[in-house]
Amino acid sequence: MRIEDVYIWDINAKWLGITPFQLMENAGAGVARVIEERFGKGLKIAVFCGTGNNGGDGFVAARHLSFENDVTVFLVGDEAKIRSEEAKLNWGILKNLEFVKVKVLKDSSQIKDLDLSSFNVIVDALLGAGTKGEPREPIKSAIEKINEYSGKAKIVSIDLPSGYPSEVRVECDLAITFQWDKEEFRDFERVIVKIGYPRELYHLVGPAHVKFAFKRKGEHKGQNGKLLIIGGSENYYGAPYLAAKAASYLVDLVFLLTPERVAKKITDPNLIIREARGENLTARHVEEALKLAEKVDAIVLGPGIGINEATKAFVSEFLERVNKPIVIDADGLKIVAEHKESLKGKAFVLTPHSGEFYTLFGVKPEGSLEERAKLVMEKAKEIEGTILLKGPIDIISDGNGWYYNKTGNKGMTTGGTGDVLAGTVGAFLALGNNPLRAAQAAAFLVGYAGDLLKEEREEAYTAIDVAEKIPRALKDVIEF
Ligand SMILES: NC(=O)C1=CN([C@@H]2O[C@H](COP(=O)(O)OP(=O)(O)OC[C@H]3O[C@@H](n4cnc5c(N)ncnc54)[C@H](O)[C@@H]3O)[C@@H](O)[C@H]2O)[C@H](O)CC1
Ligand SMILES: [K+]
Repeated sequence: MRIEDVYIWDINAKWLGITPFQLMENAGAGVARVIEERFGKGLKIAVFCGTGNNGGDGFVAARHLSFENDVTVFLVGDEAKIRSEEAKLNWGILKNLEFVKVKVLKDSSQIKDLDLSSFNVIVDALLGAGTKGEPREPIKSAIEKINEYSGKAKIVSIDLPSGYPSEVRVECDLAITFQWDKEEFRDFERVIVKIGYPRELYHLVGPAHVKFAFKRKGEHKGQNGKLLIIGGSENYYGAPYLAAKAASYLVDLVFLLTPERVAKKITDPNLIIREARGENLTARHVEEALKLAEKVDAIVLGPGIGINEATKAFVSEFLERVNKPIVIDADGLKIVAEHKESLKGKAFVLTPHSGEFYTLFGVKPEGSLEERAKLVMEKAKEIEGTILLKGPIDIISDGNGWYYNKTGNKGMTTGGTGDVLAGTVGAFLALGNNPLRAAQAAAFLVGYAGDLLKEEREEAYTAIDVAEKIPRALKDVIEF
């Protein structure tokens, strides 16, 4: 697990209703349980806590241990710096307990002369996953103090030996890590404590996926994503507009290449419209499309593009030659079904509904969620790309893992929401995300926008309403 994954799990756990308080309680309780199982009860225990959540786990462990042991808590640092609500709560509880001794060591001068020789166990909850750089004072002195008792008392580190990866770190006998093993630690024993994450989190798409995908870095126009939408035909003009509209809220620039009749109907000043001559996109537009593709970070191909023979030639030749991350949707999928080899080596997302999935792969996604997901994963692996299978529950796979998204509601069966989704996937691609993350973020965000609309007006809304709800949805999700 990378650090980012842990943050994703925490936020998505909260989405499931699991609070940070519960996770911390489970962490601290687990630490206390392991200590008593190992070293018995009736011990004299010192718990050294920092002001972050690693320290918070220490506060909880101290409370649990105090039931049958003699516990002293040393807070290393300024108590005003205890940041998270869950750590504050647990610190407040400890301070009210008569049978837990609490000492605040604000600076290193208070640590130098500390005598810990009466303690059988020293718990190290100074620094955890939030460590940045070399340990600073007064934490550094506390680490050195604990190490004076190496070999004399049992030293137990919570999550990781404080100071790690610096050389100045606690020399522990045992580290208690959470949910996953930390195999990089080989010099001491490791015990894993589960803190209440359900298996769900391996597969659930949640607000964290949007939060981490909405990366806007630059201050200059164009630095935060440039997207090209290619679509529209004599039969459809709404589809490319909906895709472009949705994307325009998320990226700096949206270009839209569409046949002139469609272009004439779109007056939105937020979009940069490029008219393609004639009623449909055909092979003679390929050069123009490739030139535009050069200017952007990602492409959405397919909304309303139609499936006449001339357009098929356009799509297959364009795909053959283009080399930018690309989303293929709607009629584009029908055409790609006959030219899958043109996707080789490209970063792409296909966004089929169940029928289009059948056209693409000749099998219907059926059965339980897990059965459908395994099929999507198998096909994603086969084509070496990402598939977002739209449905009451969306399924997303890049061939290595599978994920499902539950936001959205029946109101979204209204025409055009698929185009909104395709545009949103494209926008997240243009923001620099890999195809998997772009698909996850878009599925969640668009479904969430639909859910906000349902709260307001039941299922009576349209695709353009969904697109226009994206900014509000984004704000909610990012602040979650
Ligand atoms: N989901 C989980 O895995 C859970 C983990 N828990 C525990 O939370 C910590 C991580 O907590 P966090 O608050 O993010 O960070 P830390 O406690 O490690 O430290 C932040 C704290 O320390 C200061 N600091 C950072 N670097 C240094 C340094 N080099 N020298 C001195 N001080 C430093 C910083 O300023 C902050 O104040 C994880 O390890 C688990 O133990 C949850 O309790 C349960 C869920
Ligand atoms: K620690």
